[in-house]
This record gives sequence, C-alpha cells and structure tokens, in this order.
Amino acid sequence: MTGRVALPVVHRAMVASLATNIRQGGTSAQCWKYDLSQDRSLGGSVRIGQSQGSFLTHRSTNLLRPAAAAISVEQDDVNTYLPKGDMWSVHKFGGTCMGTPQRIQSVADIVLSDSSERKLVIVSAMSKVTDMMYNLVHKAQSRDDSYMIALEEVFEKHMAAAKDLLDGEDLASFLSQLHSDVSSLRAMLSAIYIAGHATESFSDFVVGHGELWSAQMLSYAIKKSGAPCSWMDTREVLVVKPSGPNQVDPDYLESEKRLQKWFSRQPAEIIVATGFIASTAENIPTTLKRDGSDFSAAIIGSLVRARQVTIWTDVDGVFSADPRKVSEAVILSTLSYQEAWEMSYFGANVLHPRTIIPVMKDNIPIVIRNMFNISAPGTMICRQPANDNGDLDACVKSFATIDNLALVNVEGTGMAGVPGTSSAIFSVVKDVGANVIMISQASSEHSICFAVPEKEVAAVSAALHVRFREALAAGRLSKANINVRAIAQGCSEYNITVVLKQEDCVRALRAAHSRFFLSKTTLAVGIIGPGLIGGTLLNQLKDQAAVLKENMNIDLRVIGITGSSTMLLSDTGIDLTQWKELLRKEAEPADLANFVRHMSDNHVFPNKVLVDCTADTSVASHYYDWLKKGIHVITPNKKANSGPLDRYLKLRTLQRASYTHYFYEATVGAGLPIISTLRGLLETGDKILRIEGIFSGTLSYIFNNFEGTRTFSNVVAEAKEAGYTEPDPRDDLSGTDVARKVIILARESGLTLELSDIPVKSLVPEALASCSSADEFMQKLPSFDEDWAKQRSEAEAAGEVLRYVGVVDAVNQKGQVELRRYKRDHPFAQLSGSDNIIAFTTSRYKEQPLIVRGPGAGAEVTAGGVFCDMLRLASSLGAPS
Ligand SMILES: NC(=O)C1=CN([C@@H]2O[C@H](COP(=O)(O)OP(=O)(O)OC[C@H]3O[C@@H](n4cnc5c(N)ncnc54)[C@H](O)[C@@H]3O)[C@@H](O)[C@H]2O)C=CC1
Ligand SMILES: N[C@@H](CC=O)C(=O)O
Ligand code: NA
Repeated sequence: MTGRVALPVVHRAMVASLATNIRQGGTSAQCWKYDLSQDRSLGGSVRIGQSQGSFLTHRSTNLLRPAAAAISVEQDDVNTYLPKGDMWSVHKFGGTCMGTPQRIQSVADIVLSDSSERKLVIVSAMSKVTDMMYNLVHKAQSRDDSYMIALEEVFEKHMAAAKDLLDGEDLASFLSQLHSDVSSLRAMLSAIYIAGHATESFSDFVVGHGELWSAQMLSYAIKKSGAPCSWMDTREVLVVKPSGPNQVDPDYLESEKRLQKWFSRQPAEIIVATGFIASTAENIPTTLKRDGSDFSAAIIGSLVRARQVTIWTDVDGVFSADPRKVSEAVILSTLSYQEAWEMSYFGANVLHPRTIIPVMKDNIPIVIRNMFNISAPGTMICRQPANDNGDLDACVKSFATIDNLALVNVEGTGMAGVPGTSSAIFSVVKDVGANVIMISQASSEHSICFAVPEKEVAAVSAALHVRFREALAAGRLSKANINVRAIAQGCSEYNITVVLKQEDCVRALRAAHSRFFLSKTTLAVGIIGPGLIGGTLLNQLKDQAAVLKENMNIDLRVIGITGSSTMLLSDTGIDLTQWKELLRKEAEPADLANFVRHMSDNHVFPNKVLVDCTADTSVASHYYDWLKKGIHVITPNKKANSGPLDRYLKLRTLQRASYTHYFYEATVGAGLPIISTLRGLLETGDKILRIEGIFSGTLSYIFNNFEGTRTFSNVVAEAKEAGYTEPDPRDDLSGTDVARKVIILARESGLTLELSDIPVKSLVPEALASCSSADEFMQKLPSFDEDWAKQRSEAEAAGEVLRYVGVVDAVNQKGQVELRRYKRDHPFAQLSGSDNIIAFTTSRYKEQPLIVRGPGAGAEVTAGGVFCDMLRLASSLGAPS
C-alpha cells in the first residue's frame, strides 16, 4: 500500500526523524499514566483531497546497484541542436492501448492526427507481455524447462501481431529483429536457467523486450502513412539511479545529453520510444519499475519541455472517487499536480505520484484521456487554474478509502507536557517495521493515535506492551477505551484523513462524496402508490428530469417505488423509461417499513422525499415519523390533513419546528394554486373571512354534463373513466371528498375543526352505501337514474342548475358542504369539464373575492401539482428560481 500512498516520502520521513531522536536522546517518560490499546476492528480511512497550497519536495538518494548485462551507447560528442519546447507533444500509450494489431493501428492514427510539429510517443509492451516476460525469468531461474515454450509463445504473439499490422520490407525487418532478439533471450534465459538465479539487471534486460517490440511495430505502422518516424530504444537515452527499493530517479543532465546525441543522429518529427526501460549511468539495462511507462513519458516530456504529455488509457479520466464504490463518481476536468499526487489511491488509478514530479518542475500539463472514447476531453493535471475565477473546479476534488487499517491509541494523563513520549512510541513502531499511515495528536497531548496496516498491528501492540511493561505492571494504566475514530490533516492541506470502522467506510465515502459532488438540490424520491396519479407523476418526471438538471441544477432520482403488493428499490436511481416493466419483473414484496428504511439508509443523496400518491389513511399516519427522520413529505392524499385534529396539529407543529418540508398543494383543487394562494394571503397578513366554491372535479363534471342527454350513472362513469374520481367514487358522491377539502382549507386558515363538524349532504343513495366495492356501487347506480333525472328537471324548470359546493365560514368558525341550485347566470353555473372554482373573501378582497378557477381533477393536472410541490421543495433547498 505504501507504494501507492499519496505521500509515502513524507510518512517515511516522519517516522525516520522520530527514530533519530530516540537514538540521540532516548525517552524521558517519567511518572506518567497512559492507556494503551489497539482496535483490530477499525478498518479504513477516508481521504479527502483538497486544492490549494504549496508543493511538497521530493528527495532522491544515491544508492548504486551492481552492474550486470551492459548495453552499449556511443559516447562521441555530437552537438546537433535538440529542439525543445512547445512544438513537442508527448503521448503515452499503455499496454491495453497497444493490446492488439488493430489497437496499435488506432494508436498510429491518434498520433498522426496530432497536429503538433514534433511528437514523442512512449509505448508500453502489448498487454500481458510484461507479465509473460517476468514469467520467463521466473521459470528459467526455477529451472522450469517450459520457459522455452513460454518464449515461443511470446515470439508467436508478436509475429502474429506484426503480420496483421505490417507488410513488405517493414514486416521482414521487424521479423528479422524479432528472431534475433528471441535468440539473445534464449541465450540469456539459458544462462539464468543454469545459474538458477537472475540478477535484477538480467531480469530487466529480458522484460524490457516487450517495449522494444511494441515501439518498433508502432513506428512501422506510423511510417506506413508516409510520416517521418523513428523508433528509440530509451535505454540509449534515459539514465536513472536506484533511489530505494523498487524505485529509481532520473539523471536529467546525463539523459538530456544522451537524448541530444540520439536526436542528432535521427532528427525525426515523430519518435516512438520505449516506455518502462532505461539504463544506469554505467549502461546497464534497467527499468523504471511498475507503472514505469507513465514515468518515462513524464521524464521525456520534461527533457524536451513538451507543451503537453497525454497519457492514453481506457478510462475517461480521473474519477472523483472509486466508481466501483461510488456510482455517482464523476470525471474531474482539472486537477492540480498536488491533488493528483494525493489522489493516487483511486480505483481509476491512472497516475503514479512519481510521474508528476518531472512535469511539475517544468509546469507541463498531463492529460489523462481514453483511447476508446476520443470524444471525452479527459482530466488535465496542471499547475495553473483551468478556469477564469482562479479555482480548479470544486474546492474538494476527490474521496478515497484505504481498507484494512488498525488504529492504535496511546492515552494517559501523564503524557501531557512530557517530552519524548511520541518518540518512544514511534521508536517501537519503527523497530517492528510497521508503516505509519496517519498520526493524530490533539494539543492537549493526553492521547496520541496512529493508523497502521491491520496486518502489522499485532506486532505493534505487542512491542508497545513490552516497551511500556513497567508502567503496566505498576498499575499505572487504566483500562483503555478504544478510540474508534481519528482525523488528521497534514500541513500540506491537500488531504484530510478520517479513520472509520471498516463497515462504515463505503457509506461514509458516498456521503462525503455526495456532499461535494452532488448539487444540494439533488433529491432522492420515493413514490408510494404508482396508480393513476403516482404513475402519471413518474412519467412526468421521466420526461422533465433532464431539463431540470440542465437548466436548474435540480437532480431528481426516484430510488424507490412501492405499490400495495410490490416495491422496486435502487440505491442510485430507477430508470424511469421502464419503471412499469421493472416494477413487474424486478420488484420485491411491498413492505412500507423496509421501503422507508431504504430511503433513510441511503447515504448517497443529501435530501430525501417520500411522495404519497395513495388515498390510504395508514400510509398518511406515518408522515410524522418520516418528517422526524428528516425525510420531506409531499402528497395529494387528503387523509393526513383531514384526519383527527390532534394528529394534524402534532404533524404541523413538528414540521414547523423542523427544517423538513411537507407540501400538499394537490389535496385541494388538484394542480390549481389553492393552498399556495391561501398561504400567501395568510403569510402576508390578510384575514380570511370566507372560502367558498366548487371543490370537487368529479361533482363539477357530473353536474356540468348532466343536462338531459345522458343518464346520471353514465355521467358518473365518464367522470371515473376520466380519472377525476377517488379510487372509490362514493368518496366523491358522498360529499366526503369535498368535506375533506373544506377541512383542509379551514385548518390552513386556523380553524380547529374535525371532519365530523362538517354537515355533509351525501348524493349516495342510502341503499348503495353498504355496497362492498366501488364496482358493485357503479353497477347498481343506474337504478337511481330516474330520481336524478327528476331533480335535474325540477331545477331546469326553475332556470337553475345543480352545483355541489363547499364553504369555509371563517367568521363563524364553521364549514358546510351542500348541493345547491344556482341561477343559470351565476358564475358557478358557467363552469365546464372538471372545473373547480374557489372564491376567497378576505379583508383585502372584500368587495370582490379573489377567484381561482380551472380543472380541479384529472391525472395530468394532479400529478403536475405534485411535481410543482417537488420543485417547491427543491427551491426551499436552494434551487435557483
Ligand atoms: N384523481 C385525481 O384527480 C386526484 C387525486 N388526488 C389524490 O391522489 C391520490 C391517488 O389517486 P389515484 O391515483 O387516482 O388513485 P389510484 O387508486 O389510481 O392509485 C393509488 C395507488 O396507491 C396504491 N396503494 C394503495 N394503498 C397503498 C399502500 N398502503 N401502500 C402502497 N401503495 C398503496 C394502489 O395500489 C394504487 O396503485 C388520492 O389520495 C387522491 O385523493 C388528488 C387530487 C386529484
Ligand atoms: N376526486 C377528487 C379528485 C381531487 O381531489 C375530485 O373529483 O375533485
Ligand atoms: Na391545488
């Protein structure tokens, strides 16, 4: 892990300097009390990379390794000018990009399409070849004869690729070189076989052939198009010095000299160079170790002062988090060198930190691009801000987790102000060879905690117990509580590390990521009751979601849909183009408690809303709990606001005291702005005197259309068919639905009425009140058609129409629901379709009431009203208006 950590040099430096202190001064911990413990259950840390700040420096050392197989390099002095600067662009193509002859051809096409004056192309071996080459060495030194067959396979692979890609003289000369190289390799491997051992140089010599062959093939492929191209064995140019286990540092001066010399012999406009391989100052072949081709590209880019180094790979760029853990991860368009350095942990681990060092000093941007998706612009890693306002995108760039760590906590009151405590602790840690990933100590000095790889914690713990045995034996230790969390921020300010329990890591990662990368108006939506209104709402969301995201930064994700028998859950968002099909095929048995848990347990999205599109009383009874959990509620269901007064008041009190929202515009007048108008009046200090009107779309439709041409039962069936009625149309005909709306408006106006306080004139014939189902009721309704025809004729004879009205009499604190007769010229007689008309008489609108009129029922308008509430919620959460 340390090889991939963002700041390995810094971590090691810390440990090393503490260790030095110990040797020089020893520890001086006298009479101090402490607790010592370690927790194996602690699992991971979340790192948060930040922007801003200054560079970290990189030091190199000068260890040299024994020489082995040498390569020859001409040493004559040639003073041809090596052009440097903006005319050069450097490209690097990894093994996957060079994986097949077709891909090598695509690489050639990409290189040829770059209009830069000069191009330097660094290539890796064809995919899997480096492993095949290491395997050859491994087999030979284990005296496994099959290395000969394995070498044959390597040969066949390259011969087949070359035959596919090249022809004529190019093919012949490549194959002749391949034959000769394979003969040398056979000899080298045979020597290794006999010795039963391969020196590092021998191994590097063998392994580097993958690059030699891929570079030659690409160079021939480019030359085929007529472009001037040479290939370069980078071992002739790139000189490195070992700088630690599995690590080398470039010798820039010597490399530049050699590059100049090489160029004087072959001043081509396009140079294809081998990645990964290099040589020592003594011309011994070596490699830049794993991920070395990126490093080669960065060094060569620095040597020619390229305008840009493009690293081609198979991902669209650098992700904001590991996309396997956070599906919301996005490609970052820009990163500073320091951020990229810190972020080298990620799943899309596209860049080794040391790759950044050579280009950083010359301020050369690195661009990570996807060879298989040329249209993606990739991620640019550079020093300068990429946009006008001086910021590199967001203030926080990325999140990553490191698993399997253990946190060691050393704690005691005697630690404060005692010099040497930490050096004593870290001396012990160093002695067992454990790598400290993170250290945290508060200025109170009473505790110090640090994270080490879990596999090393047992040794660390045992060594600490031995080191502090006396204090333990003297009973100066109390039983320690394990510090389950720690947080650390280094002075570089590029990284904040938080230690968490392993099982919390991915959740924490998602939550932290969403906080920075999702807009604060990202809403996770749970739809309850995908019937007429719920289903229409889902379709409206499907059609409008992209527009809202694009224009208003409102990101609506339906992460759950539940009906009464099945439910469909998703962590990141259901594909609304096929929600019906998914609900049929992939649903699980409905369980409202689990559904709500799915919502509240989701840590990806910053806001959650449950949309109750049922007419169910029991669903409505849960609003209080949902609001308490911080889940917003939106509904067209009238049951909560027209249910028992005490529950209603409790719900509203909770909602007003919290920052959780509850919207229910569609409960009265469907999509018409009734609740919002009333609120607007009240909140601006107007006084409601009376609200009167036709509140039922169903009853409006019935009486607007029951004009002697169709029977009453036919018109009721039409209203049901049109989607105006409640799931059970008796709720409409009984006047209960209107009474509920009257109660909702009355309570909104401050009246404390119960549903039972409203006298209701029911239109349901008594004989049908006890029907066991809505269907049975509809079937039996025609037998009352004659009674209705009579009532209608009587009214008509008097020049009047029938209208079902509701009244909130705020002055007298009461409500009414009645079937009335109105003269034909009365505004209520002028309605059509499912029109509602609501007249607000207030202190301000006293002479002429404020009137809202329009369709008050139906799928589209009602779902539209619910949708409006969702946008109202987004707006409350900060969406632009
Ligand atoms: N139709 C309209 O014009 C208007 C309707 N509304 C209200 O909209 C709501 C829905 O009405 P419609 O869509 O017409 O009814 P619907 O009967 O078509 O849909 C209701 C859906 O809820 C489901 N459901 C019932 N109980 C459930 C439970 N416990 N858990 C999960 N799902 C459950 C049903 O299976 C059905 O899919 C009602 O409250 C109604 O009063 C409000 C304004 C206008
Ligand atoms: N069934 C209701 C629907 C709206 O609330 C009506 O007819 O008005
Ligand atoms: Na409304």
